[in-house]
Amino acid sequence: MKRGVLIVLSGPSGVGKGTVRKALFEEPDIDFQYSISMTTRQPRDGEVNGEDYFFVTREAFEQKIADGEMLEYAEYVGNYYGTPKSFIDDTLASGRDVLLEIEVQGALQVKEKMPEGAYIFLTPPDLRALKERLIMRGTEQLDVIDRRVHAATKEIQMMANYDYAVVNDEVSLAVQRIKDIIKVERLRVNRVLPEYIAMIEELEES
Ligand SMILES: Nc1nc2c(ncn2[C@@H]2O[C@H](COP(=O)(O)OP(=O)(O)O)[C@@H](O)[C@H]2O)c(=O)[nH]1
Ligand SMILES: Nc1ncnc2c1ncn2[C@@H]1O[C@H](COP(=O)(O)OP(=O)(O)O)[C@@H](O)[C@H]1O
Repeated sequence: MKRGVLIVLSGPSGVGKGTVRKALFEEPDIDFQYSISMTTRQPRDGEVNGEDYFFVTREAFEQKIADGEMLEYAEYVGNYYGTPKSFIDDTLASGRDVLLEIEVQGALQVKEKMPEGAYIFLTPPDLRALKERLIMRGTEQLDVIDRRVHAATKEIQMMANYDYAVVNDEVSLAVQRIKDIIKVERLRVNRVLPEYIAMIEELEES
């Protein structure tokens, strides 16, 4: 059976990963499974355990690491974030596509282990826009925002380690760019070859 396509969407906090991911999942022709991460940070208002994240204690997270249950994990601005491994393995093995939305250190750990995925770095038009977006979102205090923008200056330097960079200037444009990348990835892993063969047969018949 064909394996699913792995898409890793990464980039600095506040660049719009969550916004772009949600818009992407609303597209009628996108049928990806979303990998729900585990974190030790506190839930924000409106966030649901098991939908936005699996919210756990530090002890529970460290136990998962010790048991080898995390595909990757990173400590980011004082909290652990990580990807449970079994969901990714099972979903790809069953032929379904998976999207991970994670920060840069974690994405590069996954790339080491699963180089066949498509690694996309979402970048802000500039750092001023990034800070403005974090302030507008209003979910963090200014000191945490400053730490996140500081982390972003380092993260942006890692862009060259990705397969693709996508500018999030307008959400709809970023979504279209990612959809084009997904098309290329499907071609690369042979998933649309049968469609092309069918097209050739049709052309030959006409
Ligand atoms: N390495 C890793 N990073 C993650 C994971 N889940 C989320 N993140 C990243 O951790 C960072 C902080 O996440 P969060 O506190 O939810 O803030 P937000 O993404 O800025 O809304 C973001 O860059 C997320 O993309 C994960 O499973 N692994
Ligand atoms: N293209 C964009 N232009 C302007 N604001 C944006 C854009 N994309 C996202 N935002 C806003 O920026 C803030 C951060 O976006 P979010 O998706 O939470 O980022 P991330 O998941 O990368 O931390 C949100 O308030 C969001 O509405």
